[in-house]
Amino acid sequence: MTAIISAAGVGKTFRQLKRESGLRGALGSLFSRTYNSIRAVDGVSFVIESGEAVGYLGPNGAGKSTTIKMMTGILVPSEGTLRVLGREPHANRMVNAREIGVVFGQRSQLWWDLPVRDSFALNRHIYDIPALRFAENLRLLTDMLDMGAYLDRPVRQLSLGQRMRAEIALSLLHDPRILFLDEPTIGLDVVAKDAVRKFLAEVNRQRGTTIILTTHDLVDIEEICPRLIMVDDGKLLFDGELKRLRATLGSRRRLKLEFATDPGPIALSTATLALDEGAAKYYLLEDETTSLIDVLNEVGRGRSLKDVKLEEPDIEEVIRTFYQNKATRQGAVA
Ligand SMILES: Nc1ncnc2c1ncn2[C@@H]1O[C@H](COP(=O)(O)OP(=O)(O)OP(=O)(O)O)[C@@H](O)[C@H]1O
Repeated sequence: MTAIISAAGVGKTFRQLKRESGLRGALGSLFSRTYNSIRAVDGVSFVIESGEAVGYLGPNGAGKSTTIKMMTGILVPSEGTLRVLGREPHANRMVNAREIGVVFGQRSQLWWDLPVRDSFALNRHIYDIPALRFAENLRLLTDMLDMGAYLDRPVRQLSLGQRMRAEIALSLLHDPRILFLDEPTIGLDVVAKDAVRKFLAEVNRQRGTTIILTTHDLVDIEEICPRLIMVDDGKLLFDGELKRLRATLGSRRRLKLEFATDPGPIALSTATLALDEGAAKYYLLEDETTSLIDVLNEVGRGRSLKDVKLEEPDIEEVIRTFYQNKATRQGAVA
């Protein structure tokens, strides 16, 4: 694998004109201008390999969109070194545009009054996509995203879920090597979210397209991105696999043992009893390395065990613990 994106100490500071309220303030700002500095991104460093799917997660105002905008060349970093496909994104916007796809959940790139098909055709000319390649991609994407029924309808008539699928298709028509998505599932209902997630995971797996997405929705990360970058206040807090985050925080897997009849109390060394409902008993596995077989061996045969269910810790709980537990932050950064 090769690095497709690298960020070394990248920062972005916005300058915002400071205005006093009232007439005096308005008059004052005519003569002397003072500015507030907003440190949106604060020295982040990471390397993303070709073919990865990485989720950028953080609370409101954490610096996620600003980082995406720097990687796509819309914004210029105030400091640090940023390389996308070996180039400085803002200095090579035109060249880069041919190799990246961008989807902003909050902003449409489709032509509002034109049928979806026409926006696609316009992109074919903008990106100079060979006719055969375009026809093949259009057919594939229409199929995978189930867009056949609305390709000829104007964008303004589409539901949000339909529009988002069309936005994603538009961004992939020119076979970009990297797809950036800023909140791709925002505002979608459960069914539409599911369709978008499955599609993105497939594009990453089948086409090897590198995917970078920002989200507030933890299920997006769980279903699309094995790797997670967490930010807050512009700073990188965690970079690694979700599995490792769970292990770092010691979140425990939950095991449910269901017996045909109540076998009485069962104490185990491999798991801690959390709840005893007689025939159903719930345990917490303390150790990441404990396997289900270890536990079942300890439970022993002949106890009329009917069903076994092992649940991974809830991702929401893992992230909540992370943000609450500020003391572990520094140690968690790779
Ligand atoms: N053009 C701008 N001018 C001034 N400040 C800005 C600008 N764009 C973003 N900011 C500020 O930079 C900080 C980071 O914003 P950013 O949009 O990157 O956050 P985010 O993590 O994407 O948030 P959200 O989840 O709410 O979209 C915020 O404090 C925001 O107000």
